[in-house]
Amino acid sequence: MIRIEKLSKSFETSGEKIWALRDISLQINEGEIFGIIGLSGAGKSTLIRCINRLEEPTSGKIYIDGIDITSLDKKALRKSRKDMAMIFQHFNLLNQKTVYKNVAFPLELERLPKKVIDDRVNTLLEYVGLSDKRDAYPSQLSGGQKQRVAIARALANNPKILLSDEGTSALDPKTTKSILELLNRIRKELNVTIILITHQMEVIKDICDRVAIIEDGRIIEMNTVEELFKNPKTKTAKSFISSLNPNDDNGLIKPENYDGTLIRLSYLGKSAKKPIVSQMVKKFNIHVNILSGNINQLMSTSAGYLILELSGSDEEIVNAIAFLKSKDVGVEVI
Ligand SMILES: Nc1ncnc2c1ncn2[C@@H]1O[C@H](COP(=O)(O)OP(=O)(O)OP(=O)(O)O)[C@@H](O)[C@H]1O
Repeated sequence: MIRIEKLSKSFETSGEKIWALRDISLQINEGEIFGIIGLSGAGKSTLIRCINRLEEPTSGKIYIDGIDITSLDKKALRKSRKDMAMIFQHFNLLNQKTVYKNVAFPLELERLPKKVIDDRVNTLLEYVGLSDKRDAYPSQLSGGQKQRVAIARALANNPKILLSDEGTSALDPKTTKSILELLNRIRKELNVTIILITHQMEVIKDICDRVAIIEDGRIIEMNTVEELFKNPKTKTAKSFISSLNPNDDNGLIKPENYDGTLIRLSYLGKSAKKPIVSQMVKKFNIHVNILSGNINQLMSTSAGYLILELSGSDEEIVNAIAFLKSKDVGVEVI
């Protein structure tokens, strides 16, 4: 389990102080896939680099399984880093070495016997589906294959935690999905905790259990992915979600352009299956006009919204809204 308490990090550049992280506190559970999303410059890389202490925090604490890693000396840090591996946007493979040698590299640093290394590398290459590429060089691989090599190398020392710094950002959507599936398998089968930073909401939607949104060095929203999709609170969260469905007119629908009352319903998979809108129409003397809606498939459920225009007497509309609120859906009058 990872616990971050009041973490701050500043950089001094030409006499000017920049706060890259401000008072970050969060907890990540074992076996969880935790996403950190933010726009460029928000502080994502700095946060992930503080977790493995590639950056020294200015203040605050980071506990991993109860051990404060911010106070470890070099030797203890080296040991604790073995439990943590990282993958990168541009893969960071050793271009002069074959796939086999890239994966063997961290094991050779451990001075393990050749036979042990050989068995481990072969197992890892099979795990990531690249046994047939063992003698190829990185330049002969596709982006997705390169990231699979990087993942195999990251797993070599059986880490407990895998950090992904924009690990799918350089890949096309189909390859991104296949890498995310591999990461999910790693979490399920090897119980590795995965922290991934990304600027792509697609990644959060497809694979994360929980997510923190970071802006200007601060966490502005943190929730399960389901709750975030169902009920995003900040403008940034809403705009990340609508970036998934660029054709949505959500946000462009203005109440002043309509005679009726506009409401936004948000719901998760199980409540989406209930015919509450038709129940409402039957129960109350109102007319309903559907203005916009969509559904996003998340890892374990789906989340969607509907924007409705309700027309009728004020009393009937108030009662209809109260009826909706009594059901398992979010209701917001726009
Ligand atoms: N070594 C450094 N020296 C000075 N400023 C830095 C350094 N590293 C990061 N920063 C600053 O800290 C802030 C956060 O940067 P960071 O790289 O963590 O953001 P990010 O969210 O990862 O952005 P991107 O998605 O573009 O990589 C930025 O203002 C950046 O300019």
